[in-house]
Amino acid sequence: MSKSIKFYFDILSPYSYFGFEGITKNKNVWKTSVELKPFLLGAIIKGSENKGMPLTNPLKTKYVMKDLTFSAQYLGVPFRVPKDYVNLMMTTSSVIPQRVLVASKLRDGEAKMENLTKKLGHLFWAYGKPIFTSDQIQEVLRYSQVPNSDELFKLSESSEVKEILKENTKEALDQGCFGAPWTHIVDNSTGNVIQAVFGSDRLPQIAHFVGEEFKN
Ligand SMILES: N[C@@H](CCC(=O)N[C@@H](CS)C(=O)NCC(=O)O)C(=O)O
Repeated sequence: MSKSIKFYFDILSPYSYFGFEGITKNKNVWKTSVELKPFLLGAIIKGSENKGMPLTNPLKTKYVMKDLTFSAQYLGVPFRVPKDYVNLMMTTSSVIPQRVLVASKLRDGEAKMENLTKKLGHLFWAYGKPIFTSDQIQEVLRYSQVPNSDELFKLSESSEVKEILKENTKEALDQGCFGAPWTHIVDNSTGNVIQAVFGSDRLPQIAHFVGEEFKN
C-alpha cells in the first residue's frame, strides 16, 4: 500500500520544533511524500478540551523543562528553554507567525515555507528572539531577506490564509488531535488517514510504519 505523511506543527510548540527538524532532515531521502502543515496549537487545545496540558501540572512542568533540553541534546538541535517559559506558553498566541507560514506556502511553495519555518524556529528556540507580534515577525522577515516581505505579511492577514489555517487545524482535530506535533499517515489509494500520531518522539515509529529509515 502506498502511503504519504502529513506533519502538523506550531512554531510555539518546542516539540513541534524538534519534530520539524527531525522530519525535514529525513524526508528528502524518503520515497514517501511528506507535506508540512502549519496549524494552531491553541485551537487544538481548546477544540479537543485538553485540560491536561503539561504546564497545568507542576510535576509535569518540572519534567518537561528537563525533557526539552534532554531531547534537544539527543537530536542535536540548538535549543534554550526561554526565560519565563511557563508564562510564555500560557499567554502567547502563535496565530500571527502561523498565518505567515501559511502565506509563505501559498505564495512561495512548500520548500520556501520549510526554510522560513526553520529560520523562525532557530531564532526563537535557539536565540530567544520573539516572533509572535506583527512588529516582531515583520522585522524578522526583513532581517531574513524574505523577498517582498511586506506583501507576504499582508497576504498572511487575508481571509484565504485565515481559512487555510483553520482548515489545517480542523483536519487534525477531526482525527482526534489534542497536541503538537501531530502526524497523519495516509493511504494514497483511498485518501484515508490510517494512523494519527502525537509527538516528535514517535518519528522513528512513523518512518518504520511507512517503510522508511529514520536517522537522528
Ligand atoms: N513526548 C512528546 C511530547 C509532545 C508535547 O508534549 N507537546 C505539547 C506541545 S509542545 C502538547 O501538545 N501537549 C499536549 C498534551 O501533552 O496533552 C514529544 O516528544 O514530542
